[in-house]
This record gives sequence, structure tokens and C-alpha cells, in this order.
Amino acid sequence: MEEVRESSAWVARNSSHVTIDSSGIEKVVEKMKESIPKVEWDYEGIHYFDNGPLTLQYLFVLDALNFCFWPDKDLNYDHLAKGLKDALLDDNSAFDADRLQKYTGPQLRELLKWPRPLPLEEERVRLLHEVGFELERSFAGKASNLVESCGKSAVKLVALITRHFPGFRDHSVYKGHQVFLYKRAQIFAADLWGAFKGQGYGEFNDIGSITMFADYIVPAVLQQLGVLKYSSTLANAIQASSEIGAGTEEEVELRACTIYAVEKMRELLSKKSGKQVLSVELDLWLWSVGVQCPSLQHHRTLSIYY
Ligand SMILES: Nc1nc2c(c(CN[C@H]3C=C[C@H](O)[C@@H]3O)cn2[C@@H]2O[C@H](COP(=O)(O)O)[C@@H](O)[C@H]2O)c(=O)[nH]1
Repeated sequence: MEEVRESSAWVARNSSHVTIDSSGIEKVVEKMKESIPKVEWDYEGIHYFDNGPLTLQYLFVLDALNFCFWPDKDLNYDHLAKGLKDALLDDNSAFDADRLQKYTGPQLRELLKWPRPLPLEEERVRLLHEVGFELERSFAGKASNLVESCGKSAVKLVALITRHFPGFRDHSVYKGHQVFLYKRAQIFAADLWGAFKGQGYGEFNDIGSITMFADYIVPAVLQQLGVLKYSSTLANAIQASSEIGAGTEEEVELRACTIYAVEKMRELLSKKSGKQVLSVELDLWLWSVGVQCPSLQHHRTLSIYY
């Protein structure tokens, strides 16, 4: 994902509100280098897995909806992953392409057994329809065909997804530059890799090309670790739970500097440990630390991308 790496590095060099503290990176890496914390994919036991193509359909639907849980304080990612899993166990045709195109907001809520409207529910439904429509039009209705056409390349998979599904085109214009973040497209490749343990549908020759997935949890973890530093205005806005507009300089910097910082951590860690460390592995570790910390204050942006 050269465009994600390069454009994030550009933001980090030109940033006004977020800075990366290289001594913070060194401290974290120094502590970790003896034993890099390995977090098992699905350590929570909440995802659907049957070792076959239906798992890909599930993961693609999951990542189409994998964004913005925080407006409902009781809702989180686990509810989505587990809710979709239970829905599929109840009815294994629930994510057929024709069905995806027909869900209404109330039906999606019912599927997830969520008692009230979901955050950005209309957008969620629209994105489900888009996934169903384009899977049917170009991939005979199957996410497995999409994945199989990528010849074990995660880079090709992300490119194909963003070409076919506008809802996955997670990018921004920052100080006149186009910045690519591609969180949900990249996390889909990583989810396949994790679920299938790098084999079969999860085998990618270039998994090292994927960056971390710029969400709202990992930046907050890096700030706590002293890797990211915020301007006082930004720190106060996050502390006060004020909304940060999508596409603002602050928002793009939070996400892009997180990607760049994790790349720097990976480089240093690989050098010091003598082992090739993947951004995907670092991401899952940082994310799992964040979601287990209930007091974590994260930035709040209404976005369909993360
Ligand atoms: N960077 C990064 N962000 C991730 C994930 C995941 C889940 N990955 C699964 C894959 C294997 C594991 O076993 C995980 O279950 C979700 N998110 C993001 O977090 C936020 C949700 O927060 P909260 O509202 O507290 O649930 C939201 O932006 C969501 O999009 C990840 O791995 N990395």
C-alpha cells in the first residue's frame, strides 16, 4: 500500500496538530523487543468461521459495516461481529447478494438484535446494498470470487475493493494533497489472513505491505504510550468529547500520523529484534490494548470509514 504509506508520511511531515515523538517510539520498542506481544486473531471468540467461502462473505459484510460505534455508548465492534455471526448461524443465506440489497434499517437492527437505531444506520444500509449489488454484478454474488481473483496479493485485493466499492474509498484531501487511508479495505485483507492463519483464502504473499488500520482506538493508545503528542487545543477537544469533523486537518493528522508512527515502530522493532515484524501484528496488539482500557479517551468523528 505504497499510496497509504507515502501519503501518511507526507501528512506527518506537514502536520500542525499531531506530532510523533521518536523518543516515545524508542521507549516502547525497547520494552517490547524481547517478546513482541502476539495477539491471536479472534481472541474474543466472536467471529464466524467455517473454513470456507461463507466466512469470506461474512467478513466482507462485517468490514463493510466496521465503523463508528461510539455514538451509542453501549455499542461496540463485538456486537457487530457477534450479531452477524449469530445471524448467519440462524440463516446461512442471510448474506446472499440478493438479500444484502434488500435490508432496511429496522431489519438490520433486528438481525443484530439491537434494540434501537444503529449509529449512521441509513449509511450502513446503503453500504450493505452497495456490497450486494456490486458482488452480484461483478463477482457472481460471492466475496470468495473477489478474493480468488487477486492471486494471493493483499495489495491487489485492496485495489480491487476500492475500485469496485465506493464505500471503501477511505481517503481525504489534506492541505491540497490526496491522502489514502483505506482502513476497512485493508482490515478485510488482514481479517482473512488472521482467520485462515495465512493459509488458503488467507494466504497473501505481500501481507507485509498492509499498514495499520487507522481507527479511533489506536491513536489514543499511541498517545497514552507517549508516541503521539497533540496540540493543547486538540487534546482539550478530545478530552471534552467534542466532535472532530471528518476531513479536518486534525482528523486526517490523527489517522495518518498513527499509520506513520506504526510504520516507524515496525521498522525499529524489526531492526532491534532481527525479526520481520508486520504492521498487522502491531495493529492487533495496540488495538487489543486499547479496547481493554475502558477509560481510554478517543477522538470522535462521524465517519463511514472507521
Ligand atoms: N486498528 C484496528 N481497529 C479495529 C480493529 C477491529 C477488530 N478487529 C478484529 C480482528 C481480529 C480481532 O480479533 C478483532 O476482533 C475493529 N476496529 C475498529 O475499532 C473501533 C471500534 O472500537 P469500539 O467502539 O471500542 O468497539 C472501530 O473504529 C473499529 O472499526 C482492529 O483489529 N484494528
